[in-house]
Amino acid sequence: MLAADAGCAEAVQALLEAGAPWHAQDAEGHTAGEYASGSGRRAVVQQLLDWAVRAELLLGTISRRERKGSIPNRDYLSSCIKYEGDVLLDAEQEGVMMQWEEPLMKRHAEIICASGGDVLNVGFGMGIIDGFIGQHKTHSHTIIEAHADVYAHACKLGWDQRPGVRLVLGRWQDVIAELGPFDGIFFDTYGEYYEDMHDFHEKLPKLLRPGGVYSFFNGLAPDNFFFHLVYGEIARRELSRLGLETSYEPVPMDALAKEVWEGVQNRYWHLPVYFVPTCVMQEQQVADGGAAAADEAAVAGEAAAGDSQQLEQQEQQPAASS
Ligand SMILES: C[S@@+](CC[C@H](N)C(=O)[O-])C[C@H]1O[C@@H](n2cnc3c(N)ncnc32)[C@H](O)[C@@H]1O
Repeated sequence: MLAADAGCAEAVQALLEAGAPWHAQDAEGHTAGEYASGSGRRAVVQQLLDWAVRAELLLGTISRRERKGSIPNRDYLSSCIKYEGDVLLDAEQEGVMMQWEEPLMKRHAEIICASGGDVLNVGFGMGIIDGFIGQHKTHSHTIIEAHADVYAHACKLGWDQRPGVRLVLGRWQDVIAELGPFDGIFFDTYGEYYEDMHDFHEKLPKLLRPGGVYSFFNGLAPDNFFFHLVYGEIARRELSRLGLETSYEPVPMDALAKEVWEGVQNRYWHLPVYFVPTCVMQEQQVADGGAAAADEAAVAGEAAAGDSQQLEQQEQQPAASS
C-alpha cells in the first residue's frame, strides 16, 4: 500500500510477483488500488487493475471447473419469501429486492427497450423493471422467475395474463435453451455468484440478436470501490470476447442512509455511484459460447491494454483514502 501510495510501479510489481495479494486490505478496509487512486497514481492504478483482472480471470476459470452442477441459491429457492412494504425479503430477512433501486431499474429498462423488439428480463423480484419495460413499446416481453412464491406473486399481479408478456417459471439455467432470440436482455438474479452470471454471458451470442442490448444489475463487489472496478472490468473483457461492446454510465446513488436498510440483514450496496452497463452485441460475433470458453485461458493470460471507462470515472471520485 505504501508503494502504491507513493506511485512506485517497480516496487508494486516486485511485491505482486513475490505473492502480495492485490486485494489485501488495511485495518480500514482500503486496498493498494485505493491508495494509488487517492494519491493520483494513475499508472499504478492501471497496473493493479490489470494484475487483479488477470488473477481473477484465472481463478474464475478454476472455480467454475470445481463447482460444475451445484445450485448456489438452492436453499433460497425452496424457502419462504415475504413482500414487506417496499422490500422483498428472504427467510433470513435478507433483502432480495428493494424499492430504492427503482431509478436504476428505470434506466436499465430504457437501455434494453431502445429498439422496441423482443425483450427478456431474468428475475422478477418486485417486478419493478417489468413495470418500466411495460411502459415501452416492445414486440414481446418475456420474464423468467425461479422462485415459486415470486412467480405466484407475479401471477397475482396479473403478469401471466398481460398481452405480449410471457411469464416463465424456472431457473434460467433450465429454461433458457427454449427461449429467444431477443433484442434486449436484463439479468438480475439473487443468491447467485459472478460465476453464474459468467455462465449466462456465455449464452448471449445465441440469445441476443446482432445490435441487441444486454444489461445487468451491477452489484458486483459492492462494498469496495476498487473491487467493484475490477469486477466491472472483468465483465467488460469477458463480454468483449463474446462479441459485446460494454460501456458504463455513472449514476449518483442515494442508498447509503441507515434508514434505507432498517429491518434488512444484508446491506448489499455501499457505494456513492452506480455504473449502469450497456452491452451491445456487435455484428461480428463469436460463433458460440463453447468456442469462447475454449479461449478463456488465453484471455486470462492476455496483456491488458487501454484504460477502462470505469477507471476514468473513478478518478473523478473523491479518494477513498490517502
Ligand atoms: C433482485 S430480484 C430481481 C428484481 C427485479 N429486477 C425488479 O426490478 O424487481 C432477483 C430475482 O431473481 C430470482 N432468481 C434467483 N435465481 C434465479 C435463477 N437462477 N433464474 C431465474 N430467476 C432467479 C429471484 O427469485 C428473485 O425474484
